[in-house]
Amino acid sequence: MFRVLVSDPISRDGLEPLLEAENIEIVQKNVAEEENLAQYDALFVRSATKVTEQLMNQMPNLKIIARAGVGVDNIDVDQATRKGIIVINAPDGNTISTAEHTFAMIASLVRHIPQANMSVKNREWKRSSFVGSELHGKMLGIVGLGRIGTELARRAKAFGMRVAVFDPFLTKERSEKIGVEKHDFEELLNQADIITVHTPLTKETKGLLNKETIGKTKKGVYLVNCARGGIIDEDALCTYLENGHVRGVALDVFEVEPPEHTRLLEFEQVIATPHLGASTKEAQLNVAYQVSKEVLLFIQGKQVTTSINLPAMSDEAYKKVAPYDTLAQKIGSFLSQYMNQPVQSITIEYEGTAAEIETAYVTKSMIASFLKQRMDININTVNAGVLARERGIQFIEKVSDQNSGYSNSMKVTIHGEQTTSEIKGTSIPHFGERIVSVNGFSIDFHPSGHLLYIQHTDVPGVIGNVGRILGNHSVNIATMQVGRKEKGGEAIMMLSFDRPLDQPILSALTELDEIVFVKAIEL
Ligand SMILES: NC(=O)c1ccc[n+]([C@@H]2O[C@H](COP(=O)([O-])OP(=O)(O)OC[C@H]3O[C@@H](n4cnc5c(N)ncnc54)[C@H](O)[C@@H]3O)[C@@H](O)[C@H]2O)c1
Ligand SMILES: O=C(O)[C@H](O)COP(=O)(O)O
Repeated sequence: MFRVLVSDPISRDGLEPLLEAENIEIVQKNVAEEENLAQYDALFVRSATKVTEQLMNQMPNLKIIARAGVGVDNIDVDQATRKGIIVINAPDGNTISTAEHTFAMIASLVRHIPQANMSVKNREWKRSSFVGSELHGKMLGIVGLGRIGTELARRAKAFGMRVAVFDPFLTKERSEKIGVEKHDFEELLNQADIITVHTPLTKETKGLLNKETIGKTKKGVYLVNCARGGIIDEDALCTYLENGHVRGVALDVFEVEPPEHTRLLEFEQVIATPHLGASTKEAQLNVAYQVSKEVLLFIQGKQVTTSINLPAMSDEAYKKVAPYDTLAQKIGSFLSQYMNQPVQSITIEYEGTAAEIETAYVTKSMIASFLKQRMDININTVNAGVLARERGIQFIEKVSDQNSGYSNSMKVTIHGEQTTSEIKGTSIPHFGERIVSVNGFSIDFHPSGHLLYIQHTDVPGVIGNVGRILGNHSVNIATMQVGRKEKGGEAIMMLSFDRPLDQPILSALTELDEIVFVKAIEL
C-alpha cells in the first residue's frame, strides 16, 4: 500500500489519477493533526504547510513531496535532497490564474476599486475622491519574465501599455518575440509607472525592491507583488508610502502569512488579497491533476518530469537512458565492492551514443550505486551527488567525441586512497550490458549475479587449479572469461556461479601461489 497524506486544501477531483489507481490510500488531513506521520510515502502540500527538516524526520518513509503549485520556498528542498526525497511541483497549472489575478490587482489599484467599493457600501458617494489613471500608454515594468510575467505582458499589451522587462536570463530574441522592451534593472526602476515582480523568492530576489532601489523609482509609482512576500521589502514600502513617493501598492503575498502584524495594511493606498493568485477552480484542478499524475508515474517506477531536485527527463528520454543507467549501476556497485578503501574521486567518461544521452542522470545513478555498498541510508539519484560531496568524494563527468571501437562505452575510474581502479563497459542492443575492460585487462562478461574476480600470474595450470578447488567445494562454474595484457605477465579471470561463494572457498583460492587477489562480487 502506498500512503499519501494531503496536508493543504487540494482539489479532490484533481487527485483522480491516484484515486483510480489500486493500492493507494489517500488521507486528507493537515500534518499538525496527523499522529502517525511515519506511515506516509508521499506528502501533498500547497504554500501553507511548511515542510521542514523536522517534519521530514518525522516521516522516515517519505519518498516524494508534491507541491500542488509553483513556489517551493515552503519546502526545505536541500534537506529533502539529502534524504533522497524527490520534490515535484506543478509549474504551469496556475500560470493563467495568477497572471489574471495580477492584472486585476493592477486595474483595481489605479482605479481605486477596492476603496471605492468600501466607500459605496458605507453609503457614501465620493466620486472626486477616487479619480484614477488610465493604463493605456503607461509603462508596466515586469521583473521576471517567466511563465506568469509573460502572460501578464500579453494582457498589458492588449490594454495598450508599454511593457519593460528586467530578467537577467531573458534573451533579446525572446523579448522581441513577446514584444517587450528589455531593460536593465536601473532603467526599469527609473522609467516604469507600475512595477510588478514575478520571480521566485531566492537569496538574490529577497528584498530586490528595498529602501535603495525603491528610491530609484519614479515619484508616484505603483508597486505590485503577486509572487512572494519579501521580494519587496515591507519596511521600505511603509517608508515610501508614508512620504508619498509610492502612490499605491497591491499585495497578494506577505513576508509572514497571514500578515497579522504588518503596518502595511493600515495604509489606505494599499490593496490586498490573501494569497489568491492560484485560487481558481481551474488552477486548483490543473495543479492537483499535474502532481497526481507525476506521483503515479513515480509509484509505477517511471520517470517523473517536474522534479525540482532530479534532472528533468521525459519517459521517452528515459527509454534512451535506461540501458546506460543499468550499466552505470552495475559498474558503480562492482567498483565499490572491489575497492575496499576510502575514495577521493570518481571520473565517468561517456563515448559514442552514450555521450548523447542525459549523462548527469546516469552519473548520479552510478554514484548512488557506488555509495549504496558503503552507507546504510536511503541513497538514490536525488541525494547521491550531495552525499558524495559531503564525504569529500569529487566526481567528474567527461563526454568524449573519441571512438575507441565500441558504438557506445562508459569508463569509470576511481581514485582510492591506496590504488586506482577502472572499468569500461558497453551496452549492446538486445544483448545487454558487457564489461569490456577491468584495470586495463581486456575481458568480456555480463555484469550480473554471483561473480568472482581473480587476479593471477599468467602461468600454465592456474585455470585447472581454480577449477579443482571450486569442484572440491561442489561449486559449478556458470561462465568464465580470462584476460591478460602480455604473455606470462599478470592476468585476470572473471567467473560466475549459480550461488554466492562462501569464505572457506575464497581462502582456499587465495592460498594458490599463482593467485594475487580474489574478490567475490554480487551484482
Ligand atoms: N500569488 C500566487 O498565488 C502565485 C501563484 C503562482 C506563482 N507564484 C509565484 O510566482 C513566481 C513566478 O512564477 P512563474 O511560474 O512565472 O515562474 P518562472 O520560473 O516561470 O519565472 C520566474 C522568472 O524569474 C526570473 N528571475 C529569476 N531571478 C531573477 C532576478 N534576480 N531578477 C529578475 N528576474 C529573475 C527567471 O529568469 C524567470 O524568468 C513563483 O516563483 C511563485 O513564487 C505566486
Ligand atoms: O507558488 C504558487 O503556486 C502560489 O503561490 C500558489 O500557492 P497556493 O497553492 O498556496 O495557493
